Amino acid sequence: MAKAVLGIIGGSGIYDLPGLEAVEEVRVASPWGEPSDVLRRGRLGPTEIVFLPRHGRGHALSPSDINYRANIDVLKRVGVTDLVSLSAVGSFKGELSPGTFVLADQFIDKTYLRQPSFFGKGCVAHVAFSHPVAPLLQKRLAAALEAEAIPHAVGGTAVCMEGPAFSTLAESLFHKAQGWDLIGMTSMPEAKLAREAEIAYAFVGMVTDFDAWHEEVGPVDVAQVVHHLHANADKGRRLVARLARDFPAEHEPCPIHSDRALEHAVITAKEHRDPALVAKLDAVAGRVLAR
Ligand SMILES: CSC[C@H]1O[C@H](OP(=O)(O)O)[C@H](O)[C@@H]1O
Ligand SMILES: Nc1ncnc2[nH]cnc12
Repeated sequence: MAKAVLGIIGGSGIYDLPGLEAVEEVRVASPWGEPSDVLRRGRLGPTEIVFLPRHGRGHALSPSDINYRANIDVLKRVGVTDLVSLSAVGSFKGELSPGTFVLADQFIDKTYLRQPSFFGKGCVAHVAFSHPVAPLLQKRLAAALEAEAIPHAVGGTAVCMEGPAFSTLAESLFHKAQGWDLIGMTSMPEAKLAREAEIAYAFVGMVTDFDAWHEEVGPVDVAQVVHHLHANADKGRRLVARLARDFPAEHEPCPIHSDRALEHAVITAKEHRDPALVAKLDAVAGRVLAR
């Protein structure tokens, strides 16, 4: 049984985790390039935590500039087994108002400027992704939100746009009409890469605005988003502290096998694999490529 290591990716407004004990900064090299920042490794209560600010401290990286592959690769290298993505999102539902935390578990990927996979020419793999979120991790997050009395909803669909500009009114009305719940700019390909790296993943959408569709509120503007980002950040940190307090010491096997996603996924015959790509995949896929 693997020791549980809880990874936290902080989004807009969450660039550190105050309260992290015995913190060390770990600079991990990745064959996939530069991650967003150094990792901050420490403990919250009994649980080992690794924190990474997605946009870097000081928020220097736009959603399209983030090296998602390097981020997931370094988290894998330091042993992260379970990963929580904290993300500022817009809402398409009146009842999911700013301040609400939504544990979205389905995604629509509308990004087009990002590398969506660790795999490719010389080592092809297709992981199952019908259920992107690890149910046990989501359940623990729901319990922590409940315990902290943070307004929340469990389940939902988040569309990930390329950005960085927010949506037009027509796009916003279209997304709302689809019945989707949230919009952000970073869940993809982060969630896909976590699955390829066999890391159990869950998503916390922290609502900052009603995007552009709301007739009374009017279109999203950055001042509104930043105001709610600050209000949400403290709740996000409380959520993580509570999750960590009750987290198991050993990684709980994922009932949908997200932590074994590569078991049957690599399709390229051994003799046709590109040794250079296989070498880059040492952390992400070493478990199955070494066979
Ligand atoms: C500052 S609003 C737009 C920005 O915020 C979200 O970032 P993150 O998901 O990292 O919290 C959104 O995806 C955009 O990147
Ligand atoms: N309305 C919105 N659209 C895309 N990303 C967001 N992040 C926060 N609010 C957003």
